[in-house]
This record gives sequence, structure tokens and C-alpha cells, in this order.
Amino acid sequence: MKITRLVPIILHAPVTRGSIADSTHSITHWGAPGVAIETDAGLTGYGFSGTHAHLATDRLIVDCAVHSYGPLLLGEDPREVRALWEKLHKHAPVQWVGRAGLTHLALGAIDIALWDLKAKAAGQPLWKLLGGSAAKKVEAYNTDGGWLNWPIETLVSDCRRLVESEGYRAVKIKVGSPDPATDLRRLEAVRAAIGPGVRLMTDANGKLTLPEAIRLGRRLADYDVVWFEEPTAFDDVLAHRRLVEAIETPIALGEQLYLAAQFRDFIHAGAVHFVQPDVVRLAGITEFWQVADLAHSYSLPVVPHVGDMCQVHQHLCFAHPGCRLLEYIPWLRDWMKHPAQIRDGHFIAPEAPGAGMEPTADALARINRA
Ligand SMILES: O=C(NO)[C@H](O)[C@H](O)[C@H](O)CO
Ligand SMILES: [Mg+2]
Repeated sequence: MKITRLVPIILHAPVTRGSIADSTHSITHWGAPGVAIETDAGLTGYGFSGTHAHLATDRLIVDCAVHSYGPLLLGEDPREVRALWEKLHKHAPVQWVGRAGLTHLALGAIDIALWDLKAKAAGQPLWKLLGGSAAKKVEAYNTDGGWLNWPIETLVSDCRRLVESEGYRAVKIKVGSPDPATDLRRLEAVRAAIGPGVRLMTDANGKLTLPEAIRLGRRLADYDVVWFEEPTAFDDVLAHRRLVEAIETPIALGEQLYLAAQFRDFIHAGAVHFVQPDVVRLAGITEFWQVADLAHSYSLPVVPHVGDMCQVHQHLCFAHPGCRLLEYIPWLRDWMKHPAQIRDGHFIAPEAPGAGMEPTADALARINRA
């Protein structure tokens, strides 16, 4: 099988109720810039990054994928994914201008498309190709009821619905309000609504200073919070280490880290407990697996962030021993051929061959901005 063409795709999918916010972002659409990789065997692989749907930046990502990396792939066998990852990752003209950021997101999208082709060529869902089992329990926790722009009444009714009607046993809400007292009021109201038996996580999206994170972090134990996600500056290993020493609630982070080496530094420093790699921030599945193995070797749970909206990570969670819990956000489900399925708060192993991010014809017709 040989690669014959790369086609750019930029999906912009509406988010829940038209607009969501966390402490540092407010978005109306989720961006999935990526590629279709065509072959002479008639198989096509699909892979995407995950962005805030800024079209000019999404175009830079797909241009990098198609025009900077694309020529290196033509004529190659897509099943040689790891060798091709090395070839592209070390390609000097691109590495010279970015060993993280745009070039990394572009390589990640390509890597996902190559694994998609490898799984399709084998006639298997990616989790089976990677040696996983459909019998494994992969629990879902829901983030889509906890946005910071939801008024407290909506926040409480959404979290109650997710638990009582949709069967989730874990929900996450955003913190990092301008007034910390607001965060505490929201935490108290949600904890009262969902009861003591449901797990509750919080996420500050990097907003707080270290003193603010210590002050808020010390109160989280009052609400039995499972983890404090991205409390302070994304790259500040020392600050997170100090926070680990100052508060009881475990620290979660990783959605903003581009490199396995960054995860190594946080893990080696004891600055993280719940490790949250994302295939659309790292350079795809190939780099994700390095991070998941490293975290697992330190006995740290791997709970991927879902910049892919669960589509690829559900496969990886059925296969990697470090993954038992996965975030759920629904923004791409209406646009994917095989959307993630959840029953009684757990993912159902996908059956279709591939890595999970094949868009529908409707998506390509209606929300493709390429
Ligand atoms: O932090 C997250 N999950 O853990 C969410 O993905 C982000 O809040 C949204 O993508 C908006 O940036
Ligand atoms: Mg987060």
C-alpha cells in the first residue's frame, strides 16, 4: 500500500448551547484541522488536531501537514507508522521552526491518520490492533455540564441530569471565577445536588497564580474533589510541585503539554498525579503511548484530555493498562461516522475498523472550512 495524496480538512463544530467558557477561554466552535491521507489501495485515513476554531491558525496547521510534511509521505507505506513518525519528526526544515506548537499539531493529525489506515488495513478497530479488549471497563466522566458561563442554576441542573438521567458517576466543573467565593458556592451547590457518592473534579485551565491556587486548593477537600486540574501556569513544573506539597487534593494536568519530555519533567518532579495527555496536542498516538507508558511506570493514572472529543482516546483507553477513565465532551459526535457510545457511564468499545476520527459526508459538506 502506498500513500498517494493528502487532502486538507478543517471542521468547525458548534459547541454546547452555542458558547462555552472556562476560566481562560470562551468559544462558539471546536476546530478539527486535519487531513485525509489517500492510498493506492483505495483506503483513506483521517486524522485531526483540536483547536478553538480560529480559521487562520487552522489553515497554518493543515498547510504544514499537507505542504511541509506531505511530500515526505508520498509513495510511503502508511502502515510503517512509527518509522514515518521518526522521519517527519526529525525533518530538519520543519523541526528548525517548531518542535512544539503548530508543527506538532500537524504531525499529530498525520500520525492519527496513519494509525487509522493501519487499523483499516488490518480490518480492526485500533484498540484491537493495539492488543486491547472490549471487556475492559472504561469509565466516562462528563465535562459538558460544568462550563464557567453556565449560571449556577444551569450548572446544578446539568450536573444532576448527567448523574440521575444519563448514568454518569463522575462530573467535572470549571473553577477560576473572578471571585473565588463564586467557585466555592458552585462547588457546594453541585456537591449537594449530586450527593456524596458521585466523583467531582475541578478544572482552572491555568488561570490562577500559585498563591491563589493554594488558597482555593485548600478548600477543595471540603467538597471531596477528586483532582484539581491545570491550577496554574501550564509549563511551571516548580509551581505545581509546590502546590502538591501545599494542598491535599491531587493535581491533574497535561492537555496543554506538547512534548513527552514535558510530561517527563512534571512526572519526575512529583508535580502531577493524574496525567492527561492528548493525542491532538502531542504528536499523535505515537507520542501519546510514550507518555502513557511513562506515567504508568510511576503508578500515575492516565486520564486523557479529549481534544479529539473521545474519538481516538476511547480506542487507546481500551488498550493501554494505565487508562481506566476518560473525559466525555460531545462536540464532534454528530459529525463522526462512528461516534463514541456510552452506556451506564462507561464507553462501549467501537467495532468499526480504524482509529475513530472519520467524518461523515455531511460533516465534509456542511462544516468543512478548508
Ligand atoms: O479543559 C478542558 N477539558 O479538560 C476543556 O477541553 C477546555 O475547557 C475547552 O476545550 C475550552 O478550552
Ligand atoms: Mg482541562
